[in-house]
Amino acid sequence: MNLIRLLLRTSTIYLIIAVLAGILSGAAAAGLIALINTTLNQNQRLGTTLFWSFVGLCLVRLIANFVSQVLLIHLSQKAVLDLRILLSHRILASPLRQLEKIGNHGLLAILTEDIQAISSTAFTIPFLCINIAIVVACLVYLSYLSKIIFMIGISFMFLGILSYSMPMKKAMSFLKFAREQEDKLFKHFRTVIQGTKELKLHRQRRKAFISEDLYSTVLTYRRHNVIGMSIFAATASWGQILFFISIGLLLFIIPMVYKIPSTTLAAYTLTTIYLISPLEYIMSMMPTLTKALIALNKVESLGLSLTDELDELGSDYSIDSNQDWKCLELENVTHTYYQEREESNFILGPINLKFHPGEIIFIVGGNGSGKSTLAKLFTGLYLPEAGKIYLDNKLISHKNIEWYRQQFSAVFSDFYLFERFLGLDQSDLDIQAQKYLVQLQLDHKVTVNNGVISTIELSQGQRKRLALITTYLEDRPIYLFDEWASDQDPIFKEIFYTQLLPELKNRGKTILVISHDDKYFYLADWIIKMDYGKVNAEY
Ligand SMILES: Nc1ncnc2c1ncn2[C@@H]1O[C@H](COP(=O)(O)OP(=O)(O)OP(=O)(O)O)[C@@H](O)[C@H]1O
Repeated sequence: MNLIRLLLRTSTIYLIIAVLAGILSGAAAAGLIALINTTLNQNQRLGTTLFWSFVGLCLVRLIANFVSQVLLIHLSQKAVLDLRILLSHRILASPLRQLEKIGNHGLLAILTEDIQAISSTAFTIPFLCINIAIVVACLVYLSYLSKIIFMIGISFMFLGILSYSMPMKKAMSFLKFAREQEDKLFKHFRTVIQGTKELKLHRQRRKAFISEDLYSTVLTYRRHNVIGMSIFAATASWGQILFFISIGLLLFIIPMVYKIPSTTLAAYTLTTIYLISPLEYIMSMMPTLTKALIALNKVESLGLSLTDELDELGSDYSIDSNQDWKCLELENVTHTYYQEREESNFILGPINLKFHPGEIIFIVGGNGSGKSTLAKLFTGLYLPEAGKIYLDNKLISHKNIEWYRQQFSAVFSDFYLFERFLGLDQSDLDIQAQKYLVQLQLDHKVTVNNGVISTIELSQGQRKRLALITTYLEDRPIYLFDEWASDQDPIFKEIFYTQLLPELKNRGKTILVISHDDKYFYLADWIIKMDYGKVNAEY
């Protein structure tokens, strides 16, 4: 039902018209069969009424089929795009921690494979409706011909459905397992893309990766898909045979116990044979529908429901940053990374810290001590598991977290560089950007035109300088730099700590600097020392 709701939501009008056109087309087909039967049984020349009815039904079938098909093309294309956009919204509205758990490979599998699987049903539903309409109309016609034979036919159909449902469950479990393998497959694809250098440099590693990881996952994926689809194929063949058995019964067995006029027998056989094709179509669609259901369940199980209304975080709040803030306070804030083994959980906090405008704060500590996690909590990317955050006595919650995040500009250690200055609409953007390009010694490499950066194919240190320019242009009240200087040469490191940071401070900005450069710690107003999740402030 969720599947239908989802498709209805993405393209309601198209889907309804396509389904109605489909039903009309199916009914016209059944009408044609009934008309052909009547004409054959009359054993005389075609009457005018029958002739025009025949022509009319042909026209209805032709037009309804055409309308349904054209709408279908619109429908399937629109469904794929709408679902991709909806899912992108959903991903961006989901908590960062949840997305980290799913992982990039998992998200990519959803955005490509699952969306494709779900949207492909949009394409099949109108066809299904056409075929179901044909089946229903033919059954009505059969019951009109003979009640007893109709009951026998219906019993066979139920037998068919019953014998279909058990293997279908089995097939579904195989396809579900194959879908789990798809996640693994996308993880390996990520390795192929991101680990190219390491794989190229080491032949043995490359061979081991391909044979032990990639190939074994591909094999398991293929095996489960093949078994699942084969079960579907076997049940579909069984369904077909059931039809012929019922025709055999009709021709050879039933006439021995029950007298049926030969015209009824002929009409019955013709209609039953005609029914084989739509029923075959319905059965052949079962794997597609099953895959779509599995995909939808997968998306929902990861907390990215496509059917719920999108809850835009804090949409009732202004998103302007508050340049006149006075105090930001973290009170007993904690965060835990839960691991499979409880004793290896990482607990950050409780954190009790107060920040004010115009301060430079260094966050220092060993690897894995929790500096980046603190940065994510502080900037509102993680909501506190316990404790409270107040900005000027305003409690930060799910409702105003979106507004809270607008107070920060950050360059994280795994930052992302956009190819243009998105979402920045100041009229002198290019002039300002050019000024910062000169200050950060990038003007000989990069130009900015209408907010578009001429190139981001730069060294890591240069790319970080461009990310820094982005934060300058954002002009938010609080800055966070996660090991920004680690990729800079000694001269530029010196410029960053002794010129750029004090300049920002003089502009009233608060700057949190995650750093291992103890040579510059003296520049801090105060320091946050981290030690395996424990946080201490030193003034
Ligand atoms: N996405 C994650 N999932 C689970 N655990 C994580 C995750 N990110 C970090 N951790 C755990 O949290 C701890 C703190 O990590 P964090 O990245 O905050 O440390 P850090 O002080 O920034 O380290 P570094 O100086 O190496 O960057 C680590 O022990 C790590 O195992």
